[in-house]
Amino acid sequence: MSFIEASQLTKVFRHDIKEPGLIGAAKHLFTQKHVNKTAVDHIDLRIEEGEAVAYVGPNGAGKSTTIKMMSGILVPTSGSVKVAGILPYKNRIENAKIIGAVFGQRTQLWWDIPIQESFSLLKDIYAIPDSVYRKNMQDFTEMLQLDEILHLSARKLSLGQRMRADLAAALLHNPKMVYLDEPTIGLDVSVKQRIREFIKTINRELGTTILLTTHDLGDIEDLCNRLIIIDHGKIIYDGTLSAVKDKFARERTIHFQMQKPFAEPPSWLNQLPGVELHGIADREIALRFDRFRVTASEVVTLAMKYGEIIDFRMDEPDIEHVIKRVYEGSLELDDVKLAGESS
Ligand SMILES: Nc1ncnc2c1ncn2[C@@H]1O[C@H](COP(=O)(O)OP(=O)(O)OP(=O)(O)O)[C@@H](O)[C@H]1O
Repeated sequence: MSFIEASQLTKVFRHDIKEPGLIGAAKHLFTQKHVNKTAVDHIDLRIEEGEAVAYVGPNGAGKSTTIKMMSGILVPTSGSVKVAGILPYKNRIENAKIIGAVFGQRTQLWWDIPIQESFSLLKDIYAIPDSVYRKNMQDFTEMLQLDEILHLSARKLSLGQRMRADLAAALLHNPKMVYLDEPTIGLDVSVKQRIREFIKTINRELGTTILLTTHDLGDIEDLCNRLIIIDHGKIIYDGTLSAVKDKFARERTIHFQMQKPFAEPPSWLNQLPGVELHGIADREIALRFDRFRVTASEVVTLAMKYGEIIDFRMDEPDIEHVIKRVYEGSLELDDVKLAGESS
């Protein structure tokens, strides 16, 4: 059995449709209209204990809704999810003991009391044994440089200080699983780096399973060995970060060095769909092509037909560009079949 098991997990929200103004509100009382919004759409997902997984997608894709079902805040409309064999929404207290959560935009620390006292309260709430509490306080204080802020209230902390304190608070009871929602958003490079190091250490040394949502490619590269992309409530990719480009990066550029110089762009270019001139200088020509429409070998064959090739190389696709498209929601699902692939 996997640590997290989601099976056909689905959440549908009901959105009321109200006409504007007072009359609209009054009408709504009598003729209630609504539409259903499927936020999470029949997701099947397995995450093993100790994995560090990035869960990304554009705004409104369904990330938070999935995590809320995993943490027991929301009840699925259909399907199920189990975390460490527990149904989170049925056993919220049991589930709370094994999970921790950090939400970049909110804090779980008490606003007006010193951080040290927030930690003491959490010790009581989670019934953390003295020895575990002492060890974690010592380790976390060192790793996250908490010394300077333990006597301050959350209200007085900068964003970076608060995030470090929040991380420590979420992990104080040694949860088996931690949900991190944008843990490095808005932080400067050095705090980011410290937080990433901390998360890596927790994952490596305690085997804590990590599910991370982030807009920061650096977080994914640094922390996660697996990337899951969700769009319109459906999982559209599950694999490594590096393999993403094979699936989604549609543009490639081939640079040819030819025997003879070019006087002008060759007319044979338009013989293949999806191929365009990227650059031309003396004997060098760079062709950009859409690999969902033509294959690299078709482009090379074409160039060979019209001139003698001395050398050629193909550019690595730009993964940042692909991930940017993921966040912008502009990845077209129909795109994912390569030219030359059979259906
Ligand atoms: N409590 C709710 N009631 C009604 N609709 C909701 C509710 N929560 C989320 N939704 C809708 O469900 C869809 C998915 O939202 P969700 O918050 O899960 O997306 P997300 O991927 O976390 O987005 P973001 O990156 O903006 O946080 C959105 O269309 C949103 O409007």
